[in-house]
Amino acid sequence: MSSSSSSAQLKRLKPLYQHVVNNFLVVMAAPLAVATIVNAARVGPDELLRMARALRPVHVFLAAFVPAAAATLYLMLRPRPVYLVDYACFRTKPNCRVPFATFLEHAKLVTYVEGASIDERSVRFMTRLLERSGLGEETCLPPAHHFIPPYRNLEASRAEVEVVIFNAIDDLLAKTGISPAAIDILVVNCSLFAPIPSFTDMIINKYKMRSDIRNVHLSGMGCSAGLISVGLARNFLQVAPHGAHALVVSTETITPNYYVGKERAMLLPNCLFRMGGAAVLLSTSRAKARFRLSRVVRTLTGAQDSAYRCVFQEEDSEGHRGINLSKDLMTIAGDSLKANITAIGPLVLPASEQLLFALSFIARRVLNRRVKPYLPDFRMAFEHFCIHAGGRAVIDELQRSLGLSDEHVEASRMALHRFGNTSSSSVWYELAYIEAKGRMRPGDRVWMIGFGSGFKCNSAAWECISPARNADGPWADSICRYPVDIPEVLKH
Ligand SMILES: CC(C)(COP(=O)(O)OP(=O)(O)OC[C@H]1O[C@@H](n2cnc3c(N)ncnc32)[C@H](O)[C@@H]1OP(=O)(O)O)[C@@H](O)C(=O)NCCC(=O)NCCSC(=O)CC(=O)O
Repeated sequence: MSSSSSSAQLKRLKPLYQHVVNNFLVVMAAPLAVATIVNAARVGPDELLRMARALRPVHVFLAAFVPAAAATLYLMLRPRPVYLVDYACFRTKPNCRVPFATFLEHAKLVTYVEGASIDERSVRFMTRLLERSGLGEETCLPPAHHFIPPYRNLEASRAEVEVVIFNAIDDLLAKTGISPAAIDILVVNCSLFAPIPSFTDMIINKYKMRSDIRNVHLSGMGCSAGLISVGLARNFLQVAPHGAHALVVSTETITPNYYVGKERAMLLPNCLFRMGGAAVLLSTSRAKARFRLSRVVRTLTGAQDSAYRCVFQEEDSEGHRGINLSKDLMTIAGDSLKANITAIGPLVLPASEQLLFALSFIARRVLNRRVKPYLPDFRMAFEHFCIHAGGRAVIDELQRSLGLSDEHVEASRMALHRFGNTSSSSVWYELAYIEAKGRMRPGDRVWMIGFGSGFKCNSAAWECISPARNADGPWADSICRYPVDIPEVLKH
């Protein structure tokens, strides 16, 4: 028999295998139940009654009490479920739009600015990067970056923060009808800008929130910090009164980070990072909830120097500050993804995939690594994937590593095209895309995967309770034009 026909046969048998393994308890319990019923019928009611009377009261008590006590303990000690009430993303403004031509013309003019080292070669390099980046013509930069030279001071940075996060929070409050006074926990993450007072203080001051609100600002934690914030908020909610509300705000402030040097690895962020932010409301109350948070799994590979240094804020040899994105980033992201799927796999995959993975692991140990490792099929665990839109190559790598179809990574590619790399908020723009397309159904499972400096790979798994009722949100004015075709290299 040829190998192709035997693999086709194996493919045909896979659904049967999955059905048996994933319903193992039912498959085992059904014959046992039938045998018990047949036996009971054979013995007859009188004999059954006699046997029941022969039981000692202490046995009857133990048989009832032990399971009841175990169930009560389980219910008391299990973590409280946490729900996503709703989320809102910053809606970009047309006056902040940077078509490629505008971006490059602006960069050319910056070459004449006193003190800047960026030159004609840097602009040509950025042109090549933009053509390959997967970004579209409607991404937005903060107003301060439209000036020549771009403003990078505190006032301009604060102005960007206010435009982005207040817009997202206003939308969220309007959508959910919740009053700012009802918010008990506030977690904000922004990697590159950490002013005093912090973002949480800005929000508390603007919305006149309560004085006993628990609040945390995470900085320097990279693009995967949004999911760390979700995990932190979930932990706070475990010890807050039932029904408490946590507001999570994820953003990146790019105003202070326009790089004016000519180090290629530091010019890359100028081309990729764009304005964006998201506000997310979590609660332990299921009332009005749209998603249930099933898992948050964080993995970190920062103990290795190459992983630690691969996204690095530094000054170049001429003293210009920027973010250095290493060419090794894709390899490091691949390794950290492996660590993350090894941790989340057992928590979310069906038994059939876990068994195949375990068997391939054992076979590799026994047969001296001659067996290809089995890549679990995560499409069995999730209907939707929100992969951090870090860059075209990041999405390509994830699609390849996880064996996903073009449709599975469509939300990531389209979010990159429409909004650029919006750092930790990108996964929320992707969720909004899936909902705006009307593809979310109750019961659907969503996997958010974030990558970022450190190097970190963090995951959150959600289950949909109630999909969005309309396409209102960051995609409202553009969803009808998507998906668009994204060529490897833009043709002029
Ligand atoms: C930059 C790309 C769009 C380039 O596209 P291609 O792969 O088609 O092209 P390519 O690899 O030939 O690269 C084009 C040219 O850019 C150069 N080049 C590419 N990456 C570079 C880097 N990191 N440093 C210096 N140069 C680089 C190549 O050498 C080549 O130049 P030459 O032709 O002269 O050799 C892509 O590689 C990409 O999406 N990379 C991932 C971007 C990334 O790191 N994202 C994560 C951001 S961090 C983040 O999101 C998280 C966080 O901040 O925490």
